[in-house]
Amino acid sequence: MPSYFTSSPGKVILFGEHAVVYGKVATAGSLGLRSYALIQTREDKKIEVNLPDVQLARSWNINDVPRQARWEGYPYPPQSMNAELLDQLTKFVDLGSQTNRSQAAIALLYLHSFLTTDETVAQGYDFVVRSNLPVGAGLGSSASYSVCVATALLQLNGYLSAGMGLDVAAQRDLVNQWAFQAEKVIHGNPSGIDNTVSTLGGAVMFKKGEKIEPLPGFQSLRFLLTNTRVPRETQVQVANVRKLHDKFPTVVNPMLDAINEISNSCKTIFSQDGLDRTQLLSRFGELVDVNHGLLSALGVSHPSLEKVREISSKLGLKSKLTGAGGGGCALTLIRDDVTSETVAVVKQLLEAEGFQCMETSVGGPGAGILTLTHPTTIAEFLAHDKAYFEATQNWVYFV
Ligand SMILES: Nc1ncnc2c1ncn2[C@@H]1O[C@H](COP(=O)(O)OP(=O)(O)O)[C@@H](O)[C@H]1O
Ligand SMILES: C[C@@](O)(CCOP(=O)(O)O)CC(=O)O
Ligand SMILES: [Mg+2]
Repeated sequence: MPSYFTSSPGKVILFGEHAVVYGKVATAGSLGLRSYALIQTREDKKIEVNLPDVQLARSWNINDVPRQARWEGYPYPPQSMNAELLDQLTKFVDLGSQTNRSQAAIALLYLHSFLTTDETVAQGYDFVVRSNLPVGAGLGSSASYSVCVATALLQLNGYLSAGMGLDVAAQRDLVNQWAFQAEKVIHGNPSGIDNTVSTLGGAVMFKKGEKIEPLPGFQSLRFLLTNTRVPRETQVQVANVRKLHDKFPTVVNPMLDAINEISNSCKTIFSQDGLDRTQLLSRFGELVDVNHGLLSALGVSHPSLEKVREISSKLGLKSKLTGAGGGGCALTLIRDDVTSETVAVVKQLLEAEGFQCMETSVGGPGAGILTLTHPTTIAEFLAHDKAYFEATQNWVYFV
């Protein structure tokens, strides 16, 4: 009975959220916080899905789920989304207005419709995901979920096996492209930065449709992440910026161009000879400030995010929202000269507001697969504590 774990990280966008949707450059890195999935075949032709982070536990007869005939470009996804299939699946999962659950389920079944082979349909499978990322807080939980789904379905159905003749780079690309389809189900019009960082890991400069550029040096930066716990949906924030853009294109376009130049300036300060570390961090902090100001002008800040900025700036620290904004997370740059006492004070003040602070590594590995030698049960998978997966050896990454 084939049984696999898959895993993929969340991300933090340093510069360029929203602008990246309009083809501008953004800078982002993978987080130490990850999602983990279990996929394994069953013998009763059912799909048993358990997504505790969005309180979804459902079972379907595998033969009731629509399937797509072989498409042009196989095994890579078709160029455009299949709206008819999406409609069909929305009716099929019938989860009404519980959008977080229904989007997660539809994203899974959308990929299933294309990727499931006759062999898997003859058996059925369990699919479970749990995440160490806060859901809907700007740290790319949707992309991390999407990459786990894509990796799991591709692996279970043999697309990543040697028989397909794909090298590691092609496998990684396949995972990323299918994860992007799942992100489209969840977000509507994603830029692709989140699923790309979640698949590849590391720290990158990203521009839609262009080759990904690694950003060396970024791993040496320290950040405090603060989750304001104010819920928001990426899809809604992206749609709000779109409305503003369409109403005032001559006002908004130069702001998006300015954000593009922030990522370019970030690259410059990392590659500039003669700039010492203190100067680098000081300039980086100034860019953090400017980027937040522009995002705020685009209408995606929130009083809670302004509170993070107010508190951190009292202690001389620079913060900006990260991700789609409207709530969710802010990042604060911790310069080398900032003492542990200062960090403790900032945390205490932020936590007193009801916010949650996290210090996590940035720039770690991307998507991975672990082949289990013994099948596990859903209950066992759910019972493992968070550290279990991190401590587990033998993960294979797409590098
Ligand atoms: N662990 C998870 N299990 C199931 N679905 C998830 C999980 N994490 C994220 N999602 C999906 O992603 C959506 C949140 O995505 P989004 O609004 O883009 O926020 P984020 O900034 O965290 O990516 C959820 O509503 C859900 O559909
Ligand atoms: C706002 C945006 O730039 C990033 C969204 O990130 P998140 O879903 O808030 O983690 C949208 C996108 O790039 O698709
Ligand atoms: Mg998202």
